[in-house]
Amino acid sequence: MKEPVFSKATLGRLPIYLDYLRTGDHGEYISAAEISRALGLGDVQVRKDLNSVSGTGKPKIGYKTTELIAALESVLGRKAATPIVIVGAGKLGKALLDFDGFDEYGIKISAAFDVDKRLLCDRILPMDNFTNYCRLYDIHAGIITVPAACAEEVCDIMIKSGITAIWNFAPTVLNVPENITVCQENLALSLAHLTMKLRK
Ligand SMILES: NC(=O)c1ccc[n+]([C@@H]2O[C@H](COP(=O)([O-])OP(=O)(O)OC[C@H]3O[C@@H](n4cnc5c(N)ncnc54)[C@H](O)[C@@H]3O)[C@@H](O)[C@H]2O)c1
Repeated sequence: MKEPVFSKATLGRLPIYLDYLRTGDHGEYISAAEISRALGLGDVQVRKDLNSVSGTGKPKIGYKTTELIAALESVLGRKAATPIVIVGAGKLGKALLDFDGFDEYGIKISAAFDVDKRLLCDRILPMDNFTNYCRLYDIHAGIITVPAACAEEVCDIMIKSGITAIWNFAPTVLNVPENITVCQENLALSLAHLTMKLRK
C-alpha cells in the first residue's frame, strides 16, 4: 500500500500530538476535542490530522490511546529511523550532521562523506566508500551539501548507489530520472518570504 503524504503543516504537528500522548495518563481512549483543548489547536484541524494518521476514531469516544500512539510512531518512524547520508561535510554539511532535531521525524543521519581527507573522522567517511556504505546499510535518501559545480556529479553517484530521495542544498537544478525525488532547499527564499511580510 502507498504511504500517505502529509502536508508540511500536518507533519509539523504530529510530533506535538505524540509528545502529548506519551506524557501523562490519558486513559484508554482520547478524543480529538481533548487533544485540541490541551494543545490549544483548532478542533477541526486536530480531527483532520488524526484521521489522516489513524482513521476516524469511535464516535463520542475517540481514539484508543495506545493505537493512536503506535500510528503516530509509525508515521514519524520513531520505531525504526530512516537512515540518510550527507555528501559534503563542509560548513553546512557538518551543521546538519550535528543537528539532532531530525530524530523527531524519524530520520537519522548515519554518516557524511567528503573528498577532503582532512575532514575524515568516525562520522565523516571518504567518498570512495560511499556506494558500498549505501548498499550495506540500505540507504535510500541523501543530502547534497557540496559546491554547485560538483552537485550533479554527486547526484549521479547517489543514484548509482541506490538513493532515490535527495535533499539538495547546492544552488543548481539537478537532472534526475522520474523515479528520483529531489527537494531543492533554499534558505534565502524562506528568509525573503519572511521579510516580505515586514513590508506589508
Ligand atoms: N540552499 C541553501 O539555503 C544553502 C545555504 C548555505 C549553503 N548552501 C550551499 O550548500 C553547499 C555547501 O556550502 P558550504 O558553505 O557548506 O560549503 P563548504 O565549502 O564549507 O563545504 C563543501 C564541502 O563539499 C566537499 N566536496 C567538494 N566536492 C565534493 C565531491 N565531489 N564529493 C564529496 N564532497 C565534496 C568539500 O570538500 C567541502 O568539505 C554549497 O553549494 C552552498 O552554495 C545552500
